[in-house]
Amino acid sequence: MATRALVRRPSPRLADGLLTHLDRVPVDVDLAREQWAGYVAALVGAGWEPVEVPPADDCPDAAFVEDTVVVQDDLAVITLPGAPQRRPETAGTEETLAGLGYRIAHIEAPGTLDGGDVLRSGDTCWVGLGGRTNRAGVDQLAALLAPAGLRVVGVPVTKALHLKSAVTALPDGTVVGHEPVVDDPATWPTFLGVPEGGGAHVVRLADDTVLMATSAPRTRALFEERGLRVVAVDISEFEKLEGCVTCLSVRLR
Ligand SMILES: NC(=O)NCCC[C@H](N)C(=O)O
Repeated sequence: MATRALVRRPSPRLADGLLTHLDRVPVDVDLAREQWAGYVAALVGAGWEPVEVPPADDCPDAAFVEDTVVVQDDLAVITLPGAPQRRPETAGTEETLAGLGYRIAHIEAPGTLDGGDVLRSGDTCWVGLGGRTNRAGVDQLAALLAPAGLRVVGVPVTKALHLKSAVTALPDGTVVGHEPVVDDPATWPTFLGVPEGGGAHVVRLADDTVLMATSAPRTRALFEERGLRVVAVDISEFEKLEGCVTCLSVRLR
């Protein structure tokens, strides 16, 4: 079976999305729709099968579907997003994954957690402790993922929205990040600094292939020098809302 991934089309209210570190600038929703279609096409081009979560047009940040769930094998941990305004987004994700036969668990108050704070590589799951995810949320996730043999480690995130706004992992496990927004690069056994903020986010399409944004050409060259094939997509309208390539999809089995 092809690799499946959850995606969710952008709300017409995308321009009203939450902002923490960026100033609000005009967003072209029509361009955002085209860019989202290009992103989905890149997943399809890699042999992935997109699974659309029903749109939530009244939720400005609905396209950032990664934040609503953490999927591990046949378990879907529905999150309790740290921003109350985003909590209505999780219902559609839960409905979709329950319909696909996933076991459903929930992060529950007082725990909060955004999927964008969860970085897995090997048997370790690093979870950002910052504006959206708290210690109770990390502890609940640790208990839920322990049966899968995953070690969950909380790491402070003070300079970026989510842990995966600051760092993600290459297929070989190397953690990449733009050091000005990484709290402690020594957290990871192998860390590679990249020259652009947009270069810190990769979606692993295959063992030798990553998807990244066109906003980080120098980082793309760095990855290609390391022997990686790079598929680059323009997600400028989503970057204006502090989004990145990892938050627009959730990889399933
Ligand atoms: N996983 C992610 O990086 N999600 C991006 C969420 C951006 C959205 N405007 C928010 O602030 O929640």
